[in-house]
Amino acid sequence: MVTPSAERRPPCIVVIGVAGTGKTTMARLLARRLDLPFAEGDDFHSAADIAKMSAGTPLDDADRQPWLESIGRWLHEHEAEGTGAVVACSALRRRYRDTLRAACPSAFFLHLTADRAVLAERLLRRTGHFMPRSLLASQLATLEPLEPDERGAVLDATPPPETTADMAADLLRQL
Ligand SMILES: Nc1ncnc2c1ncn2[C@@H]1O[C@H](COP(=O)(O)OP(=O)(O)OP(=O)(O)O)[C@@H](O)[C@H]1O
Ligand SMILES: O=C(O)[C@H](O)[C@@H](O)[C@H](O)[C@H](O)CO
Repeated sequence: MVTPSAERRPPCIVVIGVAGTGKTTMARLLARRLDLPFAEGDDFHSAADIAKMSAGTPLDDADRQPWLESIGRWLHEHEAEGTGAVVACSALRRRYRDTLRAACPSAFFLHLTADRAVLAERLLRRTGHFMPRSLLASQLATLEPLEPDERGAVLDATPPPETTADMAADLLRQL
């Protein structure tokens, strides 16, 4: 009897990291390369959250909880439908990722990193975005890197986004 081959379901990927690492840019490219649905985490923020960040005040855990839960619901739906998904979502702290994992146990976290000076420069040059460069310090202070038991990988996001997306796609195809 032929046993059905182990079912390979498309992955649910969360591209994480501080503001300016290029999560949105890279995650969009990755979703295209892997032919997966894409979501921008910033689109799940409440108007109050956006106003708070625009005014230069970092979000706190309580602000972020409903935001993470709504992204978790989006991931959960895609995991349940078996379509896979890619979302750009800073998910800076372990407990934020725990919230996403509770909703989507198969979530794979791709942590983008770059030097502080590179990030500051990118945020300085970026136009038409609510996130002020002044919040970079709090983003870096809040960041808790992936722990060994977390499903995920760290990628250097200093090269052009296409290069990082190629590396990410290769890595994910090997999972
Ligand atoms: N690899 C890269 N090299 C140079 N510039 C980049 C790179 N990736 C993104 N950028 C630019 O840096 C800025 C930040 O990118 P992006 O908005 O994708 O980052 P982000 O991590 O999603 O930020 P945020 O969390 O604030 O939404 C944008 O102006 C983008 O064009
Ligand atoms: O948790 C947070 O502090 C926020 O989600 C930020 O990460 C922003 O969404 C993003 O960086 C916008 O630029």
